[in-house]
Amino acid sequence: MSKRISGFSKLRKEEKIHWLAKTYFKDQEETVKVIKKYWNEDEKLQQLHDDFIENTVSNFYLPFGVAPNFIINGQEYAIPMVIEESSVVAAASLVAKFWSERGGFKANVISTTKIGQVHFMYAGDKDLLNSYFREVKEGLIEATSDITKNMRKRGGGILDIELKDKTEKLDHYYQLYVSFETKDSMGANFINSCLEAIAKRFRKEGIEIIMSILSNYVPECLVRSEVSCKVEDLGGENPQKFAEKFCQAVRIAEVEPYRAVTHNKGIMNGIDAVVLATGNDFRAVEAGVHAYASKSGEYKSLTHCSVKDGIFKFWIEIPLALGTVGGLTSLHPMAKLSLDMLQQPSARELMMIMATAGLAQNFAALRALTTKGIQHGHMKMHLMNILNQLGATESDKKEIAEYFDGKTVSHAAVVEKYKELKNE
Ligand SMILES: CC(C)(COP(=O)([O-])OP(=O)([O-])OC[C@H]1O[C@@H](n2cnc3c(N)ncnc32)[C@H](O)[C@@H]1OP(=O)([O-])[O-])[C@@H](O)C(=O)NCCC(=O)NCCSC(=O)C[C@@](C)(O)CC(=O)[O-]
Ligand SMILES: NC(=O)C1=CN([C@@H]2O[C@H](COP(=O)(O)OP(=O)(O)OC[C@H]3O[C@@H](n4cnc5c(N)ncnc54)[C@H](O)[C@@H]3O)[C@@H](O)[C@H]2O)C=CC1
Repeated sequence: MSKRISGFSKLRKEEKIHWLAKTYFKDQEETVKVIKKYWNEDEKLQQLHDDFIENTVSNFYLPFGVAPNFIINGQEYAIPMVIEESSVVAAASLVAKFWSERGGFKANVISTTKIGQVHFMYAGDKDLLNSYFREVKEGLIEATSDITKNMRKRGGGILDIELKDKTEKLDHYYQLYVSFETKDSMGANFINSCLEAIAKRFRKEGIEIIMSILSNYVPECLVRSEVSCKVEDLGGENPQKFAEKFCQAVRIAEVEPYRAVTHNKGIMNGIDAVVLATGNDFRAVEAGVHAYASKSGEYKSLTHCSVKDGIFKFWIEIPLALGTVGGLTSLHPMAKLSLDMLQQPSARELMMIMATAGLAQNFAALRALTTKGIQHGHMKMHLMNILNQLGATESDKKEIAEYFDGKTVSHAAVVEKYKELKNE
């Protein structure tokens, strides 16, 4: 029997669940039970979540953790993190504490410009197109005046419109390349609305508008965060050796794409977790960050390191288009709570906080990788997941956790210990 359905979107939530259970699951009763178990008791709150997207049937929980003790530009923060992977929050917390005793993180926003494009085709005379553009440029900005009115009052809006000739890459292809300042909003809807108004005004015989859309490549919406201290203050048995090995690990990620991708994944452990906690758009951030990592034509590390004149310095430079207003930021109660926890930052402050979370995460991973190895700490944190998978009771968990205290955890070793405990 075909599983296709027409009019699914028009069904009530209960009907959608019933259809889903009947069509795709063996144990329908259990399916419905699981789906409903994750509904919020508060009907109004559930309705709010139902309305975020389309065809909602339930909620999908991710843990909401907190990494305290971050000092950024002298200000103290507890950073909210939403992530499913064990050891990320612990690592961020450990590193925040470590650097809080060494002057904290120093961050600054380099630029906040965002880009949108009206892509169009034109097969006629280039000079005519250029003079038409010069003629209408002011009118294009004027066409958005209603949309940009409030943003201009905040000091934002359209910064410039350029005509770009892309015909060397694709026959007849041109674009209106528009730069924006969107203040505390990520700006996607604002930019897209402006672009559509611009495209409408730009229309003319011979110009075929293909599409109008913001770019998630934001190399001019850039933030930097760094830590530094005297090498001897890094601590440990041989701080000089540690600093040099650590920097070599960064240099490897600067020249070796296979390593760079994993290195940057570790950075994104920190960044994505804060992006999610604050209701920002993680797809937009991910796309922009990885494009930036490839800007030289080769995928490279987003962090850099130096050891010079007895000073260890470690920094990140990363593009982040974020909002502290708009999107889900104030609509999702937990996103709002996250922003309150961060003392209601501006978008610029949030950029600095997120870049710092990414840098901290990378510091933790590299420190572990170049010393004890990653599995020691990671698996220590992952132990509870393995025990939960095995169905361990609270007393089993306690006993096994005690057994592994000081030992390196591996999946096989935990299974063996569990079986031994259960006499299996
Ligand atoms: C895992 C740690 C932190 C253990 O580190 P530790 O030294 O064994 O921890 P500890 O038990 O001595 O505790 C010290 C502090 O660590 C934090 N901490 C410690 N345990 C917890 C916990 N349960 N819950 C919350 N916080 C915790 C916490 O700040 C605590 O201070 P306190 O709160 O007691 O004052 C360390 O080994 C570490 O940083 N490891 C690196 C972990 C990591 O990077 N994980 C990311 C996932 S792996 C990955 O996906 C990316 C990767 C690695 O492939 C990227 C790459 O290759 O570059
Ligand atoms: N390619 C992409 O990344 C796309 C993303 N989106 C989605 O768009 C949403 C983000 O768009 P936005 O325009 O940011 O959100 P939004 O549509 O909720 O608008 C934010 C609005 O808040 C107002 N505002 C109030 N105080 C402000 C302040 N201090 N600074 C700036 N604006 C202020 C402005 O009118 C601004 O336009 C996200 O949900 C994202 O997922 C939508 C389309 C494409």
